[in-house]
Amino acid sequence: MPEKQKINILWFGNDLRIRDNESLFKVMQEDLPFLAVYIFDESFLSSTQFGFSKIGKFRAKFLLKTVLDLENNLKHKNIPFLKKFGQTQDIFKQISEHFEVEKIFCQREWTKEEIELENQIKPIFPDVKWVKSYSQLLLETHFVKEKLDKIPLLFKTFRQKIEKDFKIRNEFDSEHLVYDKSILDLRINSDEITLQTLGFDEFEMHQSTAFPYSGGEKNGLQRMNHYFFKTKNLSRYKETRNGLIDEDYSSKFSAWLANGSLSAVSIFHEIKKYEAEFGGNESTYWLVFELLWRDFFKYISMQYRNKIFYQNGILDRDYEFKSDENLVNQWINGETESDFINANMLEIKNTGWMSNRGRQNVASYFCKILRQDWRIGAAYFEELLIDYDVHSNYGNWMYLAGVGNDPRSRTFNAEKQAEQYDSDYKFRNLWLK
Ligand SMILES: Cc1cc2nc3c(=O)[nH]c(=O)nc-3n(C[C@H](O)[C@H](O)[C@H](O)COP(=O)(O)OP(=O)(O)OC[C@H]3O[C@@H](n4cnc5c(N)ncnc54)[C@H](O)[C@@H]3O)c2cc1C
Repeated sequence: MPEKQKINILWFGNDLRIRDNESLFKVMQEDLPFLAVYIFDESFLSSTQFGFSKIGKFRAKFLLKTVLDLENNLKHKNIPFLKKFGQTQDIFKQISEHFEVEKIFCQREWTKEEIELENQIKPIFPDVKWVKSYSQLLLETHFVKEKLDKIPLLFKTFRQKIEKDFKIRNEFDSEHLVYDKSILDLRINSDEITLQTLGFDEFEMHQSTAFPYSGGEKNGLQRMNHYFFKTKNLSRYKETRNGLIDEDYSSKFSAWLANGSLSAVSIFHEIKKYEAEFGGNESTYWLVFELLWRDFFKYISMQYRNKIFYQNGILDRDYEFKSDENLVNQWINGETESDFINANMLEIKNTGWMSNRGRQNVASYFCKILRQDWRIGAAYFEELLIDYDVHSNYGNWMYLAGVGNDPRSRTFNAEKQAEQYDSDYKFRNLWLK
């Protein structure tokens, strides 16, 4: 039997970019050639414990475009790329039949399903060295550990400690490295993957969506350039971020951040460039402040692990939740007693998008007024949101349910919120017509 070629693997997950990609940077430094792999795992098509899908059509479409863009970028660099649909362990088994794999480079994950997936692969490569990077974070873990023994319950404490001698790493220059190695005989073909493969029909985006974008690093970088340098909307961010209609009230970076086609570190450095050119103000600071919220929820889930999925949350707080299918369906279909809640729920149902103001209100209403199990609402968001991110979604839901990082457990008053943020009924008229 001919000897198998020795290679490394670059296993893409939620780090679907070539700019500031630590794993790509590191695998490029190796002597061995490498194979880049992305797998649409079949478990995508299964349901969560509350009967919702793990991924809905909006995020699926965004993800397909993202992977296509990555494929093009890798092609330009002559990096061999395998795009597959199936069970991750089967595909890795196939690779192991053809190659001797020395190292696997990937993003570090710490949530339940991602760890389970990794554990299925480990027996296939018992001798492989895993090289993992925390590339989803803005703050480096050693910097956070220096500042804090433990992640505090309150964001305010976290932020204040972090902001003293605030340091963010430089970007990894993965984008400009030249690749000059080759895989001799790949013998495994990529799959043609469409929305149908993932179980959905083709569809057009809703004309009133506030998020009319396609996936992919190129589009994410374009959006950043538009929001910062072309329109200077960044200088107005703090005043506009509670908006409900149209594209520019907030950055809309979340979907690219969630699947890693934009890096939080790159965004940070672009903000600094912008401030150097046009001056900083409360708004430019506030976008960094929001990126810190994102990191905060990631560090919270790192500390509390599976507790972020428990009904009593990280506070272990006993909470009486009901589970009434009719009430849940009324909430989903925009048929509650509040027109503001209904408009927001119709927005997400039709577009996969909802503003931060909307998300806070509908989640609070679900937990505190309808008194339903917050995990049902979180699972619905998991299916629908284009920008679903496990840490931000479960962190924010726990927060609003009163079992997470807001021990005061406040309730939003939807009527007052509607008066304040939609006094002219524009938003409600858009979705309730
Ligand atoms: C119930 C609920 C569920 C949510 N689920 C998600 C989710 O699955 N994925 C997700 O990315 N965000 C989630 N968020 C946070 C927030 O609503 C979105 O990040 C934000 O609306 C995205 O719009 P943007 O990119 O224009 O945000 P901007 O206002 O422009 O903020 C810039 C970035 O900061 C981060 N950010 C802002 N607010 C928050 C926040 N409250 N928590 C964590 N990060 C934040 C995001 O990465 C965002 O892209 C949720 C909020 C609530 C209340």
